[in-house]
Amino acid sequence: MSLLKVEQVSRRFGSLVAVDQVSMTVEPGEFRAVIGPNGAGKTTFFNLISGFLLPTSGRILFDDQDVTAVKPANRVKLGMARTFQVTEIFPELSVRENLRIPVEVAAGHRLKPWQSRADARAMDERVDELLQRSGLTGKAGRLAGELSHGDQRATEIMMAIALNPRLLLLDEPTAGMGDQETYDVTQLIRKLHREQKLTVVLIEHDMRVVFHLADRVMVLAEGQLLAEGTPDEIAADDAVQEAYLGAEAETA
Ligand SMILES: Nc1ncnc2c1ncn2[C@@H]1O[C@H](COP(=O)(O)OP(=O)(O)OP(=O)(O)O)[C@@H](O)[C@H]1O
Repeated sequence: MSLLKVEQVSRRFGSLVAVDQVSMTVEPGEFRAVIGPNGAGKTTFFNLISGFLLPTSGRILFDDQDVTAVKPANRVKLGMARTFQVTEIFPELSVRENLRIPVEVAAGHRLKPWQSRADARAMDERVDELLQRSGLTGKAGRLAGELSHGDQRATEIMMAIALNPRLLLLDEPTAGMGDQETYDVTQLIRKLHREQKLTVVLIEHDMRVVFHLADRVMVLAEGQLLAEGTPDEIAADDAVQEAYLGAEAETA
């Protein structure tokens, strides 16, 4: 059974159709990338999946349940977690404290006035495990706001992982990063996907990032589905090449 099914979804902003009758089916354990030139509708599509925007028409099914009108926080409870294009962490808290928040949420202990010692220890251990898996252990006590862009992104991704999602939605996780940071974040995402057979939908502008990670790639252009296939098929697709080169020529 598919984990995520997007059926003929559209979103208009006034007369502009930002997403135009797009469908997508994602299987459990799949790593799916959605790419497209600037303004193709990727972020809008992502916001429809995560519930930050309602579609003008169409349906979204998660685990066979219609979630089209379900609020973002409730989608998280159902097992969808997301990261944002601009990293959303608490800069004034340490990395450990940042991770502790979603760990408490996942354990149902957030905002409870009292935690047993055993509960507190179990949550500390979970934070330690997340730190270790992301290579952030040595930076656990540092303020998140003082970390490099790449480490902040790793922290944000691990905060999403702490919620035990079945679907991880990543919105341009390497945006604005240099080559080394892009590589590090890409490696972390690949590792998480492989270790726990996590289903991932990644929105990405940079085709190179996608080709190293994705099982299947979907290409949006001007709000419409332009192509779908394996990375190799997409790389060889003339219409995709044209959409990218055309868009680059326009912004050049
Ligand atoms: N809230 C909004 N109100 C009006 N128009 C919007 C809104 N959000 C997006 N758009 C328009 O919808 C189109 C698609 O935008 P979107 O941000 O989804 O594209 P994108 O592929 O994510 O682009 P980028 O790679 O530049 O982030 C654009 O023309 C954009 O100007």
